[in-house]
Amino acid sequence: MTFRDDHALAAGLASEAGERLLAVRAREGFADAAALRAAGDRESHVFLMAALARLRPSDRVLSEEATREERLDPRRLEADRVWIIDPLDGTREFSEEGRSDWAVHVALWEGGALSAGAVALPAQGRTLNTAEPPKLPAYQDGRFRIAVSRTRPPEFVRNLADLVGAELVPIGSAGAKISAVLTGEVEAYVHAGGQYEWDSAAPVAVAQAAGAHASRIDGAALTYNQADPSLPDILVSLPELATTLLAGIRDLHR
Ligand SMILES: Nc1ncnc2c1ncn2[C@@H]1O[C@H](COP(=O)(O)O)[C@@H](OP(=O)(O)O)[C@H]1O
Ligand SMILES: [Mg+2]
Repeated sequence: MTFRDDHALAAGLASEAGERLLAVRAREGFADAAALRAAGDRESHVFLMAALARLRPSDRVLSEEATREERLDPRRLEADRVWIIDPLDGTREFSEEGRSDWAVHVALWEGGALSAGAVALPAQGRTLNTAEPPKLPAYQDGRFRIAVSRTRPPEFVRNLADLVGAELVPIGSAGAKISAVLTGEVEAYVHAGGQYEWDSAAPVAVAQAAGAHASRIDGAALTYNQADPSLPDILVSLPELATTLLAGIRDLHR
């Protein structure tokens, strides 16, 4: 693979890692979920690190699957270009037979902002990316679904749904949930209580390129390539719903 364009590179790498993850699933089977999760994390991480080292040797990489020392390496804080990757987001769902809500995240952070990204959804047969951002669905009055974590939904989200008249849709993987906003399966994604830069960087790059709203739940900007990669809460929605959701969240936290 040779890619001069960062958008195409992100899409190509996420898709290729996704193909490899489908092969890992086929090879390992689902009997030992922990072994399948470990094999998936490792294979995708090793592939992406080797590809980025070969194709973008001057760039830094922040990966969920790197060692703690690698993640804390201060050289990325002085770098102009940092790839922020989650080799397998929705690891739990990856190890459950029949589920397609897991993803590969590849994002590029450049000089203070996300500049390119791709989210592969291998079991859905698609890769959303900034090379050709998805066309946001038109907002239809009265249709309001909020995607939440299957296993760790924020405490306030039930009350938020009641307040704004929305239905909750549990989906695994931050990438799969943000993709669901961009493809019209839900209208918003709300999370709080813990998450890291790699969980949201790539899907947020695509969401921003598509014109969706993406922020912290208090409306502040999402910032990446920070010394501490914790980024514990996020709101992504169709732009028409952002004001309502931010006001609702504010009211519930008063
Ligand atoms: N409270 C929390 N603390 C830390 N990470 C969290 C979290 N809630 C969700 N995440 C991470 O966000 C991703 C999406 O989670 P969920 O499917 O529950 O919405 C998962 O990434 P990984 O699968 O890469 O570990 C998960 O680990
Ligand atoms: Mg993740």
